[in-house]
Amino acid sequence: MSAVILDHITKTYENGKVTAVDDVSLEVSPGELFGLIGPDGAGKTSVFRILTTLLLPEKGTASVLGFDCVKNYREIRNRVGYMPGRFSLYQDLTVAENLHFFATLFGTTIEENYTLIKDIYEQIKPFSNRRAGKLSGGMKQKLALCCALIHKPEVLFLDEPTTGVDVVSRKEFWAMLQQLKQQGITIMVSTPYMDEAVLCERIALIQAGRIMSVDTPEKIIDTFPAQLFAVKAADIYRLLTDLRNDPATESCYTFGEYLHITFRGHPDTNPQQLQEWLEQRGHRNVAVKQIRATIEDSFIRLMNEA
Ligand SMILES: Nc1ncnc2c1ncn2[C@@H]1O[C@H](COP(=O)(O)OP(=O)(O)OP(=O)(O)O)[C@@H](O)[C@H]1O
Repeated sequence: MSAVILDHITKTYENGKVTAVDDVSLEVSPGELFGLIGPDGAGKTSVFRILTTLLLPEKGTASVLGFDCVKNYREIRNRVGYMPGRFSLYQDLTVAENLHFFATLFGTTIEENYTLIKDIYEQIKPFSNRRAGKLSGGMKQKLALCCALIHKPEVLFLDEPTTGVDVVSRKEFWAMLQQLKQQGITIMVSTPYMDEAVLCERIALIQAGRIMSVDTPEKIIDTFPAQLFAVKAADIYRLLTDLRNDPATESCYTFGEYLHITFRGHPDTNPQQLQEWLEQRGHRNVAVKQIRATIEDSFIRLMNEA
């Protein structure tokens, strides 16, 4: 049995004017680390709120651990942990008080489930008397994770847990998720950061409420159907304009200091040819390399196709 099932779920706001989730179906296996990857406004929070029984869908059905998200909401609430995207802690309570509060809410104690949060909590324990509102972003995130885990949930929903957190804390956070996975907890996590997608076992790419692809990150990258080149030159803006205006160009977008480009109907373009062609057009300091697509390239391609 799948741990999480979304079956043709649709959710709209403002009397149907805004479609936040559009006929979404997917399943998450028990013990899986599953990522919902998409930009702001893609519908990630709405999906999480439906699964955590805080929002009713208009169409479709959803279940967690076999319990229906509408009819069996009580069973679900006791069995899942939810870390919402926005700050979920009580700012005026200390670290220890927040944790104690969430434990009490679920009729448990910190001591009872301490082994589960120990590795994470030890990192913030020196600040246990500090008010949550005075913690750094990374520390708030660790405390929020402890609070979401204190009742030993079987499924953990983490909505953009690393948004606004520094790079080091983001890395540490993903290491913590891998450890929690080892303990058998099913984890569904959302993120707008494409580089985090590869840290999940499977991902769903979501845009404008629609799922564009569900698979392992590797398989999604492997299905990128075209040769992809990274190109740069002294005048990157002119390079972008020239390439976008060329009828042979299928797609061209900036990617760090490079442009990523694919061509129509040129299955065997080689980097040398491309470099010469650009130099003939007056570009200087041209560098061209053929590259393997990233999840971000796959996302952009699927989005353009949609
Ligand atoms: N209460 C609401 N009323 C009206 N529109 C809403 C409401 N909540 C969300 N939306 C809209 O629904 C769409 C999906 O929002 P949602 O918050 O689910 O996406 P998200 O991927 O989590 O993005 P974000 O990270 O920005 O929250 C967006 O267009 C958003 O503006």
